[in-house]
Amino acid sequence: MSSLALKVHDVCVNYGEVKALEGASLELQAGRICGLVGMNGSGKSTLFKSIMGLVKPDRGTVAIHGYSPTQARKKGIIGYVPQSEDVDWDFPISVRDVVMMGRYGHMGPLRRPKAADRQAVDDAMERTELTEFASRQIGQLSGGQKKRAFVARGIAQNATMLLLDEPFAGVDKRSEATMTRLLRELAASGATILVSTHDLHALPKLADEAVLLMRKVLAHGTPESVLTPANLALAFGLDVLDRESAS
Ligand SMILES: Nc1ncnc2c1ncn2[C@@H]1O[C@H](COP(=O)(O)OP(=O)(O)OP(=O)(O)O)[C@@H](O)[C@H]1O
Repeated sequence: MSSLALKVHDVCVNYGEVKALEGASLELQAGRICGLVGMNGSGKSTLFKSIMGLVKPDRGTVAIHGYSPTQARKKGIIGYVPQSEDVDWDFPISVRDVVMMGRYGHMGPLRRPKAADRQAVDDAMERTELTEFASRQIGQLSGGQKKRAFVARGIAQNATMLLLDEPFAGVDKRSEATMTRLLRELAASGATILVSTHDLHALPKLADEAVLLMRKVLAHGTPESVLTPANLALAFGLDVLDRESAS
């Protein structure tokens, strides 16, 4: 039986004069991987931030398993892999400590890790192939490893909803394959995954469904049904797949 993991209803977000989202609505069932595509500035990051509760919509509602973003974050059911630009990579924190942040919701107010927390962190780092980098400062990782550190944080957290903002940007093919496999495993164990990407060719392999965004949801369905030339022309203004294969 399917269950509704995410419901975004009629969300509008303005940054001053800029209308970043204008009536975006989206529903995702649990255990699905959904690829979010749209041109630069189409509102993908703003949608993630609205779901995380980092941006407050001027209108509309967001529910994650029936909870508001604030409740969902408190309950630790939502994990976020931000765009690289949104992270201070100079912050003096080790990979292990970043992953341990995923356990904060499971600890008391003093945030003293127990054996179960350490075990969850070890397991998450192993699954993301980061064990050997545990004591490295977070900024000393490659692009793909940095992304995986944030996924590991979500795994340690036991997040049932994972939001990934361009996890494949600046990442080599091997890291991309590792990440795709990981996301598939997480979805198979029941997690719901919303992932933004500019790689339209890789989308059918990665995702069960796709969403085309241009301040609102233009199309949502299987990748094949969404990535049609007509839809892409609407969202990007030209024949993107043809242009990419020509270059
Ligand atoms: N903090 C902000 N203040 C003002 N305008 C903003 C802010 N953040 C985003 N915007 C604007 O809102 C619009 C949507 O931005 P957003 O970052 O959500 O798009 P995006 O689809 O994630 O883009 P990209 O693919 O380039 O990452 C853009 O026009 C952007 O310039």
